[in-house]
Amino acid sequence: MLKVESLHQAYGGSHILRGLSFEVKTGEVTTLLGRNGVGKTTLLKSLMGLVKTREGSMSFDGRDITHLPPHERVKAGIGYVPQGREIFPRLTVEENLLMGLATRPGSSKIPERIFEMFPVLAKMMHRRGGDLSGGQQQQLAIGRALAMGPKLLILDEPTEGIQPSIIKDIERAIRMLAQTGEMAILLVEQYYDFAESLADQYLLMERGEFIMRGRGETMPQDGVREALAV
Ligand SMILES: Nc1ncnc2c1ncn2[C@@H]1O[C@H](COP(=O)(O)OP(=O)(O)OP(=O)(O)O)[C@@H](O)[C@H]1O
Repeated sequence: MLKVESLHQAYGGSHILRGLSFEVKTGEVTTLLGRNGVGKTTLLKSLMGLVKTREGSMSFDGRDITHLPPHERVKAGIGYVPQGREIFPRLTVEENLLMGLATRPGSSKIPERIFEMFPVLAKMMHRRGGDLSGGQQQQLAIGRALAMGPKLLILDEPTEGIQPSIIKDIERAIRMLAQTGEMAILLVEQYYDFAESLADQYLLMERGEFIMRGRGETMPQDGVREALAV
């Protein structure tokens, strides 16, 4: 689905990503772990075309996207839920979801599945996004990305600042999405338990490199929790 080869990235003279290669597969959750400042968001921005690739290549669905602008990547089927959610606070829940649909020509109806996954959004359809709690805004941001019908869903720290009961709802939703087999999910997380419970594949990043990687089920014996805490 998504294949990245030898990706290097730098801001001015500072080298941030150092030759990353990995694949994200349909029907799987790939979790990317790493502490603050190791380059996770820079990697996601590179995947979205928000930061120009310095060196290396990436392909999506068999197509080279290394130099595609962000809107073309969205059109190709990459959905991105950025850190901090970034919903439209003055638009209603419904309008926020319709903004997601806008990238999908020919469809005008918000997919029912979004409301099955996050019933609170149906209840709050006409409330302004900015009036929702942090956890509800996160659900809205995920719902908006899903309205685009992505083949790859990228989530940047969806649990950050969110209460435990809603974290459980988000976990359930991500698992359900992966199990449909319709999309690949790339999840960036610092919250180890959440990452472990969802990972089919994991990547652990340190200073712009992967220092550990493997299947999700081997995370405990690989000592990923300990490596993350160092
Ligand atoms: N626009 C920028 N210009 C210069 N340096 C930047 C820029 N954005 C990020 N950096 C630096 O690049 C490094 C990696 O940042 P990045 O945001 O990718 O890390 P991160 O792993 O996502 O951390 P966090 O979890 O805090 O978001 C950091 O040292 C950061 O200070």
